Formats: sequence, C-alpha cells, structure tokens
Amino acid sequence: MTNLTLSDLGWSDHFARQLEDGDAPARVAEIHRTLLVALTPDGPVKLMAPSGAGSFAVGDWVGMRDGAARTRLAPRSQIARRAAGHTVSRQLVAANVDSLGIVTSCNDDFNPARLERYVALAMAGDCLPLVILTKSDMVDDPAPYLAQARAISPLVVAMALDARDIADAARLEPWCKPGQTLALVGSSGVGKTTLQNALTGGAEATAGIREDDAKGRHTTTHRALRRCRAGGWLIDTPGMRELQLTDTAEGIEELFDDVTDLVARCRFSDCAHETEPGCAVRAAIETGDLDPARLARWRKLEAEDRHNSETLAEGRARGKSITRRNKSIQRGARRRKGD
Ligand SMILES: Nc1nc2c(ncn2[C@@H]2O[C@H](COP(=O)(O)OP(=O)(O)OP(=O)(O)O)[C@@H](O)[C@H]2O)c(=O)[nH]1
Ligand SMILES: [Zn+2]
Repeated sequence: MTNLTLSDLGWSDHFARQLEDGDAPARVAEIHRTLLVALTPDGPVKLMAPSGAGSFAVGDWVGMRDGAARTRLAPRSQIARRAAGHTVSRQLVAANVDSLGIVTSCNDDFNPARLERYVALAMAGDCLPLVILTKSDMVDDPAPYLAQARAISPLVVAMALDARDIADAARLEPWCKPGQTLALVGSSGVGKTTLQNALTGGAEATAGIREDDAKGRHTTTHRALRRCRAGGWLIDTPGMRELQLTDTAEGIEELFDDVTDLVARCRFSDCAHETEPGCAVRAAIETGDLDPARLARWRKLEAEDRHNSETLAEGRARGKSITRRNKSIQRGARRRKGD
C-alpha cells in the first residue's frame, strides 16, 4: 500500500473517460525490455505488455487487468521524436508531461536558436515550455538572458536561478505540485541533476532496482517517474536525457505562426521568399512587421526539420531498424549541436 491516491498520481477525468470496465488504472514508472513497472494506489506493480513495452512511455496511464497493461490511455501531452513520411512514425520519450523544463545556463550553453527548438518540441507535444536558466550566480545580470528566452513566445515562462541553492530551486515547485508532471531537458552539465535532486530530495537518485537482462546479468535502472517533495512528479529517463531535436514540424508552425500566416499569403504556394513577386514575407520585412532575424531562424529550423524527416524516411525505405535510425539521427543532431 502507498498513501498515494489516483489524483496524486496525476489521474483525471480525461483518463477516467477512457478506462474500460474491468480495467484498473496504473501509471507507468519504468519500462523494461518485456515488462512495465507502474504505480497504483496499492503500490508499484509489474505488468506484462502484450503489445510490446515499446508502445508505452514513462508517464503513460494504462488500463491493467490480470497482470497486463491492456490499453494505453491517450495521453494529455507527450514528448515524442516524430518522423513524417508516408506514415508518421514516432518514438515516445515521455507521456503526460505537463511542463517541459528546458534547462540551459546563463553562460556558454545559452543558445537562443536551440532554445527555440526545444520550445517548439514542447509545443508540439502540448507541454508548457518552462525555460530554466541555471548558473545565474555566474553572470552579473541574468535579465538579458531572460528577455531573450521570453522573446521566443508569449507562452514561454522563464526563470533564472542558482540550481545549487535549494531555496532557489524550490521556485520550480509550482510546476511539480500534486498532479503535475515535469520533465527536464538540456545539454550535459547545465544542472539537470542538481535540480532534480533539489526537487525530489535526491533519495531516489541512487535507489536502483535490479533486473536480469537477456544475458543473465544484473542491470541497474532507476525509477524514471520520481516523486517530488512538492507532491508532483519528475520524469527522468535516458531518452529524455539524450533527447535531441528531430522532427518538430507542428511545434515550429505554432511557434512561428506569424511567419506561416505570411507564407500562406504569398502569391505562389512554393514561394521561396527570395525574389518572387507577391511575396508576403518579403513585404513584411520591408515594412518592418517581420524581423529578418526571426525569418532566418524559421528558415533554419524548417530546413533542419525537413532534413531530419528525410533522413528518417530514407532509413525506413531501406528497412533499417528503428534503433539504428535513431542512432543516426542522434549522431547527426550531436554534430549540429555546436552550431
Ligand atoms: N555555479 C553554479 N553551478 C551549477 C549550477 N547548476 C549546476 N551547477 C554545477 O554544474 C555541474 C553540472 O551540474 P549537473 O546537475 O550534474 O548537470 P546535468 O545537467 O545533470 O549534467 P548531465 O548529468 O551530464 O546531463 C555541477 O558541478 C553543478 O554543481 C548553478 O546554478 N550555478
Ligand atoms: Zn514568399
């Protein structure tokens, strides 16, 4: 037994409506090769996954019966790597993430173009983009960084803090109160672990569970859905840690809706916004309604997004396994990281 209620776990009417009679709800906390560990008010349970453990994400709600995760309840939000092609394929990273904490530091890591991509990723998944600027103690004034982050979109909430200062880190608690789930993304070394330890009390960071892998060895994994001191949840998975930006077309459209509105008004549907007559984009630049730097950022994101989608589509055409495909995207994304 735990003292957690379903609503403590993040349950809501959205899920209740989907639950079939005879199924009980459980929230996925860990995904192993052939089974899931899920949290319920009666404690953690191990569930078989007849449809394959890969069709679930940490944070998912499932309908369970007879020791198996029978159905995946449609999430309210999710972080996914998307691949547009003839058929849309996606690799789920996490589900039911209310807020995506995009962690970057106030110094060398700060890169508005990359921030923009993460914000697009959050929006594509219906997660609130929360920009967390760490190492505020290492700059004289974090205000210019905050201003740049907030300029990305009116939906962005940005805060600067010293992640090592528990009281400062506690300013994130509104995003991980009861029923709320937060996930953190960002480059290595920006302070994600420091923040997680502050928010969860750090106790679970080392509390691994042991599972026999296929070769009979013990592998240690840690719980990917972790309880925060404030009563909510923090998702920390290798997938989240390694997350690089791939196909985020929807989010880019949403983030740059001013640009895409203009594009829709160009005379030619295939306008390259270079020298074509009747180009609404160039007209807006001339009148000062559109910042050329914003157009340049949109072009870059769009081009990268297209490139990634094509890479995925080609990989699929060659019948590569999903694993190999993602590895190659990650390699490509890593090469681009320094841009
Ligand atoms: N001065 C200062 N140092 C910080 C701050 N946040 C993190 N650090 C330090 O930066 C280093 C890296 O922090 P981590 O929390 O391990 O970073 P991470 O993002 O988890 O890195 P990975 O585990 O590699 O993904 C540690 O030495 C932290 O103490 C901050 O706000 N100010
Ligand atoms: Zn145009």
